[in-house]
Parts: sequence; structure tokens; C-alpha cells
Amino acid sequence: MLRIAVPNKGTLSRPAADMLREAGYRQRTSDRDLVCQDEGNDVEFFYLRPRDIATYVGSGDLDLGITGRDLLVDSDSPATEILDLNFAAASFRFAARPGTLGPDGDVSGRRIATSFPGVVARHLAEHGREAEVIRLDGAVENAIRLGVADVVADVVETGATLRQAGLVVVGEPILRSTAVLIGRSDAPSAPTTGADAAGGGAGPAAPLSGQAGQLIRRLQGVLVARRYVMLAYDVRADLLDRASALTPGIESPTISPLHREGWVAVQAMVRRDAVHRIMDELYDLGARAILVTVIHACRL
Ligand SMILES: Nc1ncnc2c1ncn2[C@@H]1O[C@H](COP(=O)(O)OP(=O)(O)OP(=O)(O)O)[C@@H](O)[C@H]1O
Ligand SMILES: O=P(O)(O)OC[C@H]1O[C@H](OP(=O)(O)OP(=O)(O)O)[C@H](O)[C@@H]1O
Ligand SMILES: [Mg+2]
Repeated sequence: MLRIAVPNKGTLSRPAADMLREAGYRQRTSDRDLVCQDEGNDVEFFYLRPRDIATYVGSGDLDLGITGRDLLVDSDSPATEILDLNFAAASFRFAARPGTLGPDGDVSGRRIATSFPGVVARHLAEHGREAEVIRLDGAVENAIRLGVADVVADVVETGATLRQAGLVVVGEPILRSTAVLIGRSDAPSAPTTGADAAGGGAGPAAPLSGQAGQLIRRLQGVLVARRYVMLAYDVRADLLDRASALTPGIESPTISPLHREGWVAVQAMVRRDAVHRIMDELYDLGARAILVTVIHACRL
């Protein structure tokens, strides 16, 4: 049975379970459940602190896991990113009281409070800088107010927490994080499919097979279904080339004959964020009966 680690609490927990449900897996019914068996799919889910997930996967005790890229980097476990799951986007940044640091964000010689000492240490080493790293469990913004640190390094989503603490971000983002599916570093990587067009990154090694490969393909299917819609319309056959250029689909649009002479029906997947612009352009071209439908699931 495939064993998967899923965040039990916090920002990642609900969207991770929602995504697995959308991919057809059974999920726990109570926040207190620590394990959920999906016998139909031969998969067992273990609900763990997101910070611990890379440790379980890196040791090989669990096969795959969902966590944040920043937590994966911080763990320094022999685990690697298989698929960007495209939720819980945040950046990891230095912040300080205005005027504390120069615009280049050089933190050399400063005291840096963070819950991600591994991410900060890697950044300092990559930039050849030395600083004192003070590891705290959370609410790190208070460390400056309390005189424990000069700089914080923390997750920033809206920036509201920093503003409330009178802090400003300094320098470029240290890391851009999203939720990711991870596996052991020495395991084969995800199968590459047309889903890569939807951001499903995959490494170069041989594809993961069996239930692991199936889970990855299902999650890639959810990513595509979330990012694309199906567009259908009728257009005069002599305008088909121009219409197809607007809706090339992922592989190629489907063209069907219409009873009305000189007209064809076209179907193609288009990116959800571009669909209204494309519909306007198709209408201006002369296409009619333009319909958008949601994709619930797919395998490309
Ligand atoms: N606004 C946010 N606050 C915290 N973490 C966020 C946010 N947006 C995205 N994330 C990501 O969620 C992960 C942190 O999740 P985690 O469950 O450890 O912390 P949390 O949601 O802050 O919960 P808690 O701090 O209460 O334990 C990281 O990968 C982080 O990048
Ligand atoms: O940019 P924002 O939208 O304000 O979000 C980022 C803040 O949210 C998280 O704190 P959390 O509430 O999880 O508390 P914690 O520091 O105790 O983890 C994170 O540590 C930042 O402080
Ligand atoms: Mg937090």
C-alpha cells in the first residue's frame, strides 16, 4: 500500500486534502484523525505536521508527501520536489525596521530571527555572508520589538503581519514557496506528460510507476482541470485557420462538421485566465455559439 504524508494543520492542510479529494482519494472525516486508509486505491494517508513531512519521506518511511517548498529546503532531508501543486504561494523574505539595512538587503553581522534556520543558512552560504541566526518557533516579528534580533526572515503572503509590526521587506525574495509533492531524492521522478504545460514540473529520471505514478498523474490532472476550461464554438470554415490560431489547444483543436454548410464546430482547451479575451476575439472574428465548460478531471 502506498503511504502518503499530508499536512494535519495550518495553511497547507485543507487545500492539500481538497486536492486529494478532487483526485479521487478518500480523506479523513475529522481533523483529529491521524490516519486514513483508502482501500479502493490501495493508498494510506498519514496526517503529520508539515514541518516533519520531509523527514518521514526522506527516511523512506513514507513514499510521498505534501509540504511547502520552504519547509522542504529547511529540513535538509534527502527528499526532493516532484510536482508543484500551485497552492499556498508565499515568498520567504528578510524584513527589518525601515532604515536598518541598505537597499541591497545585506544582513552581514546582524542577528536574524527565524523559524527557518536552514533556509537562512543556505542563503547566507550562497551569498558568502555571515550573520547570527536565532531560531524561534513563530511570531518572529516580535523579536525585533523585544530587542532579540535586528532582522527577521519569514514567510510573507499579504505583508499585513509585517506592516502591523512596523517592518518592511528588504532585498530580493530569499525563496518563492508553494505547496509541493515530494519523494525521496534517490527515487525515480514524476512522469512527464502534456500536464507539464500546466506547470507540472518533473525531473529527468525514469517515471515513478504503480500507485505512485497514478497519484502523480491524478494530481497533474487536477492541476490541468483547475487551470484550463473547454471552449466550444461554431465558425465559418474559411475562418478556421484564424480561429484555430486563437485556440490551438494543448495538442490540437477538434474540428467537427456542422449540418449548416460552410461552417464547422471547434473544441479546444484554453487557459481559464485568458478565456474571456479569447471569446471576445473569436466573436469579433465571426464565431458564434461560443460556450465554456468546466473540466472536472483529465489525463493528458
Ligand atoms: N500566510 C501564510 N502563513 C504561513 N504559512 C504560509 C502562508 N501562506 C503560505 N504558507 C505556507 O504554508 C507552510 C506553513 O504551514 P504551517 O502549517 O507550518 O504553518 P502555519 O500555516 O503558519 O500554521 P502554524 O504556524 O499555526 O503552525 C509554509 O510552506 C508556508 O510557505
Ligand atoms: O504576509 P501575511 O499575509 O501577513 O502572512 C505571513 C504571516 O503568517 C504567518 O504567521 P502565522 O499566523 O502562521 O504565525 P506564526 O508566525 O506563529 O507561524 C507567517 O509566519 C507570517 O508571520
Ligand atoms: Mg505559521
